[in-house]
Amino acid sequence: MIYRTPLVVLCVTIIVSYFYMKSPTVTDKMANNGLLFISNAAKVQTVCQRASKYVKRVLYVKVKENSDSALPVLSKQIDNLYSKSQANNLDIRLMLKPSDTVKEIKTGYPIDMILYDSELAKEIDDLKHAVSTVTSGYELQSIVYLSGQDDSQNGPEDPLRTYENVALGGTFDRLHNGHKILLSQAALRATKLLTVGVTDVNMIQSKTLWELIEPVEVRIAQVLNFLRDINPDLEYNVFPLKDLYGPTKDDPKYQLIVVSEETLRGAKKINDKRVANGLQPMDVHVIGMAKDSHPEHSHEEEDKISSSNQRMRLLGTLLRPPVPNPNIPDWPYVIGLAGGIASGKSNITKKLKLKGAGVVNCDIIAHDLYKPGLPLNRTISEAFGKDVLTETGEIDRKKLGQIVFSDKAQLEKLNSIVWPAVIAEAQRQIRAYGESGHRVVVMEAAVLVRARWYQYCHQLWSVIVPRDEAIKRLQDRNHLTKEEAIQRVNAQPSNEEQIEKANVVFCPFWSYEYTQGQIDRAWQHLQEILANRK
Ligand SMILES: Nc1ncnc2c1ncn2[C@@H]1O[C@H](COP(=O)(O)OP(=O)(O)OP(=O)(O)O)[C@@H](O)[C@H]1O
Ligand SMILES: CC(C)(COP(=O)(O)O)[C@@H](O)C(=O)NCCC(=O)NCCS
Repeated sequence: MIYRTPLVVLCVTIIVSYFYMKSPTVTDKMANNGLLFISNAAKVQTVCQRASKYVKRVLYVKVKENSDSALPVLSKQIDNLYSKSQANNLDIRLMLKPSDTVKEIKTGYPIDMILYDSELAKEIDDLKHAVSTVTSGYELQSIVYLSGQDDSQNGPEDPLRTYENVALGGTFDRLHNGHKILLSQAALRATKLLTVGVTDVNMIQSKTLWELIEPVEVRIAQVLNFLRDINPDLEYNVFPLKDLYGPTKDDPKYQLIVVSEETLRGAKKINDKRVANGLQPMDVHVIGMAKDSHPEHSHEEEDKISSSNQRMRLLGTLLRPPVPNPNIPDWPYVIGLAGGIASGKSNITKKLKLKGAGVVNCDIIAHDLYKPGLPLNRTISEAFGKDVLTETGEIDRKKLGQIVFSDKAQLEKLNSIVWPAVIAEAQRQIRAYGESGHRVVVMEAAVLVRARWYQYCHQLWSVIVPRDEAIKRLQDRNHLTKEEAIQRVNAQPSNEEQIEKANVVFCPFWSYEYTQGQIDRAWQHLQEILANRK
């Protein structure tokens, strides 16, 4: 057919495809950080939606309208904007001090695109000079807006009450739009000082995957960064919160506390305490819960936007990039798989084997090396006495356990004998897998983190389950009493220790399908890494 195609069509096709291939992908054209001017508060949600396709990382929104009439509308727009715009991870920041005379605007992130709704076309030349944190060569982008499409509910809004001193609290792990609503509604109502208690480590240990929550200093910095962007004129006191109350239980200056429906009872407890201390109760502003509309939302996750959901979605992903390890050969690529007893690590190993990984199980190696007649067997009986041998010359693990589990020095002595023998055999098996053509080998070991065997691996993958779940699983599987199960769990690294250096974390706590999703994600990113390795 091609010889019949007129030459001119052929040439046009080649030229068009050349320019199409050359044209930058959407993300190449997008700005990193944009600042969007909007002519009035009622348009925020609609115009913002249109503007968000031009910006990748942070989109600041500035309403150009006089403040009094705008506050109640802005309060509604805060709820609308943050609960509806959850797409493409864009970090939207609605600046709260609407003003018809725009003075200097400073933003936490540099602006490489200024956007404006078409009704501001005549003013944009003045407006853009107010933005002091623009990069050189920033772009201008107008957003076509057909008037009469605004989001305002008809009729004037009730005036919004403001207070000198406002308080709120939370964990604020990986700040999300639910947090932004809470923080924005508080900052909108404060005129002098906003106090934010950010839960310290003693307050978070009942949360899902609490071990993955960012350090309190990081969470405080993120809350401050957001607040200073949305309202730079307020004083902020953002501090580690060690109990429900913070300073609000006995400081008369606090007049308003902002909570959500799920934390309203906390506000009531504080007010009861204030009354008992002879203080006025604070007013309480309650926000609704913003629903999660994440495209991959799973039924295992919470319905509302939540940090727990965000942490669950981290499972199986690369939490920290692998550091090149010159002490081991480039191939095969060795994944150390760590995890406590009853953590579910053996099942994960099995699934990785099904994906084509070679498997080296250090616990089985140790078990085999204990066999009568092998060097390790003799070394152990010489070190701990013949009593640790059965009549048939096997190592009596119960007797050996009684000696070492009750005496740290004895345990260290045993480890100094067993670990070198185990890791030597494990490395022999890894080499053998490499020679037989395996590109990936998973080395599973309960003691991997304690023995620091990640030094023999390209990546460390750790498996954790909540402590109470591990205890329950041990009781059910090993028929132990609760006390025995607790003793076993206490004798091994904590979840925090297991994941401290982990590149990837799994938590087989929910359904098998949810665990399989974590494994698939981890295997997928591993293939991308291997594809780029020479
Ligand atoms: N989706 C949401 N909509 C409105 N408010 C929310 C939402 N999620 C959390 N909040 C509120 O923000 C404050 C801080 O909550 P927190 O930091 O515990 O958020 P979270 O997402 O529930 O965290 P985690 O899942 O780790 O418990 C609380 O008052 C909480 O009720
Ligand atoms: C205790 C806490 C702040 C914990 O936050 P979290 O549940 O969001 O993790 C929250 O549950 C709560 O009760 N908030 C209302 C009381 C409050 O804000 N206290 C801090 C005042 S500085």
